[in-house]
Amino acid sequence: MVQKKAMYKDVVKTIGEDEEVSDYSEESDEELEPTKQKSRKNTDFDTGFDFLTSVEEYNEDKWNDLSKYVKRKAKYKTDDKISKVRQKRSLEEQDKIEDESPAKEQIYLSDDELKHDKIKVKQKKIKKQKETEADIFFEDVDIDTKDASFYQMNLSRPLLKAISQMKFVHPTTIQAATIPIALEGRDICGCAATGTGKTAAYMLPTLERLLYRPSSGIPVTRVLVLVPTRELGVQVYQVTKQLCQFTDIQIGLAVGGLDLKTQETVLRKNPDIVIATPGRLIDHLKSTPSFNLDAVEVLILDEADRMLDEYFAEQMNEIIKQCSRTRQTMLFSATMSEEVENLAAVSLSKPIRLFVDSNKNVAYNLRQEFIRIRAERESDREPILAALVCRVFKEHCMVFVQTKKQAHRLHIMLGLLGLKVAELHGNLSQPQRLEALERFKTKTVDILVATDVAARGLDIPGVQTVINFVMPVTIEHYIHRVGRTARAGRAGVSVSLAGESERKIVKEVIKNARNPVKNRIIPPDVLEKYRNKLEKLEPEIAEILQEEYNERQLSKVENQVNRAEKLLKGEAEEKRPWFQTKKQRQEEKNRLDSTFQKNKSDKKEKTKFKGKSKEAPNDKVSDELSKVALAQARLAKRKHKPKRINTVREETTTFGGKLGKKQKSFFGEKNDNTKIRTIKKSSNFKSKAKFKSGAKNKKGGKTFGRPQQKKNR
Ligand SMILES: Nc1ncnc2c1ncn2[C@@H]1O[C@H](COP(=O)(O)OP(=O)(O)OP(=O)(O)O)[C@@H](O)[C@H]1O
Repeated sequence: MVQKKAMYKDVVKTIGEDEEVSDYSEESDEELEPTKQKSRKNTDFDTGFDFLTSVEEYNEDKWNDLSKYVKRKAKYKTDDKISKVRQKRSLEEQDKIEDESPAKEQIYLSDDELKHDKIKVKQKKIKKQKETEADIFFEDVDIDTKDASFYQMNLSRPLLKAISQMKFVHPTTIQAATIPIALEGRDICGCAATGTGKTAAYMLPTLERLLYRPSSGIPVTRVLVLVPTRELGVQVYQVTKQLCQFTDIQIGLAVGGLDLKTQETVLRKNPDIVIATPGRLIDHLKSTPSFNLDAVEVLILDEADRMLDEYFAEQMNEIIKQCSRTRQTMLFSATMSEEVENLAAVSLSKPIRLFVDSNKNVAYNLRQEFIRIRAERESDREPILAALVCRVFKEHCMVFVQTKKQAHRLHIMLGLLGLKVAELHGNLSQPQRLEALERFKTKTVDILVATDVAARGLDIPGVQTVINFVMPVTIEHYIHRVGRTARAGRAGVSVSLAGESERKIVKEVIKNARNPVKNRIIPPDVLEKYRNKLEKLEPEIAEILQEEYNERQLSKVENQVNRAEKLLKGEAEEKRPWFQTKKQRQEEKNRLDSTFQKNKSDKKEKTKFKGKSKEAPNDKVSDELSKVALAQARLAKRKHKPKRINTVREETTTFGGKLGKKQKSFFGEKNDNTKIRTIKKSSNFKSKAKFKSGAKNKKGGKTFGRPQQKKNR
């Protein structure tokens, strides 16, 4: 373990030895306690820290490049409503509130609110953790990250130049392990903690190989990167743009919500790399002439466990069967489910398993805190959250919730308290989503309330705190959520509100924690104060929600009228083909949404009580908790479902498979350390030559995806 700690310190050592970085780790005495709001200066951001470039630099230019994909402008109506209500209130209570004017001090904190929270260390005896197979493997493997250097990896000059411009000094462990092997063209299943640089780990060798593509002839798309969310697609696009800024490699972005026509124009030119979300990619495959995946030689699944779960199953199957069977496939995530590993074992060709962290590890520098909510005090979640973000975690804080409705409500509630807040979830338009993210990145807002759409992969520099308003569905969800902070060697804090029904997952977190976690207790009188504050806000929240409801109804009617007008003029709506029929799509939706029946009955219940507008305090979070519980029940049901015997040949299973092979046997190489070292040392000449000559991998037999069929397009 000690050895392992040392290893991590090396990985994240880009912070200069003499630089001061807050230490929130167990050894630290520094507790995070309430403070008065500091006056806002840019120096809030640790300017001396040069792990990444500055926030401004991070967003510079890349956003402009992206702007071609964003045609509509985002409208921020909720914030206007919040400030209108606040202005009205300040007029009513002129004498008092004016002193607390947001310009002078964002939120006024009385002395009693500054009372310290109680922090208790959860005394977990750190038992020597049982070493998993992966631990044993990586304890032994001589991946020498200390001395590893990008310069010894046979990367070409334009890439090295980009690396140095991005201020990457040493490769991280996953990069040191992946790059040489990926350059060999091998299939990889890679797992490393959040924020350890997996994007560059798979992208650098891919770009290197692309530099050796045949220079003449018509352009073809050779690399496909699939990601589960639109925001992550945008981010991978931006990082790739940076990495290949000194090359002539072309990149296309095909994610949902962004302008279809612009994407079509880009895809028609067959860019070397396409970064896509599955749904939008299928849409283009069906509707964009001359764009196809026939020539894809490298397929990368970022957040592989998510990409291969049942929600994406049908779409992934449709995409994968269109890629060349002799491609190189790389799967990456901070969490790998057993299913993915098994699937990879049978579907990839002699894959190498690179597990730098066990798939239950949170980031090394993360300090984990919990706040216990007693059964009868579920209604305290909102006051607790308000007390946390108003007093302690005022800046660069992400709050995760389970439902879009709750995200919106909290945006209004915290906004009315005087905080600068944005929301991010699937009910917003894509321009609104990107704008919210941008405002949080550039620190225009301090708090981002988000659903799990922001939980995976997003790399937002300087996120200091992640708050879980309710515990997520699984420990994997938890790892990804809290992984938005403590990235790339920085310190970060997570605070999770945990009720009685959520204790199981808390226990699991504690069991997997490298260091003991902490218990935070907010003083009862502080909590009482926030309960009262929020109670007074209820009519204002209701007013804003009502106004928004009226607006929605109005625009619904307007839309109907517009549609009717179009029909009368004989302008039919453009219908885009899809790989499933409408019926199949609906059936799949119903199958996946176990809440379907429940929602139906809920709706009936709700209509019964129509007119009763005031929610009981517990109802405010009951939707949140019941959604988590339902998802957990569904997962448990699936887990306990007996596995079916294959009565048909394995080729017909979802992602294909090799007949007669024992699933895990393909990972035989994982313990073969010498082999990994040998591969590391050998040059990447072979793989370059392969691209150069355009020769296809003769190994064959990659059955990830059904056997390729002749396409008649
Ligand atoms: N070698 C390096 N040196 C310094 N910084 C690096 C290096 N590699 C990556 N980074 C930075 O680390 C941060 C995290 O990288 P990235 O988003 O690829 O992590 P990840 O492992 O994919 O995380 P997640 O599991 O959350 O998706 C980024 O800001 C990136 O610029």
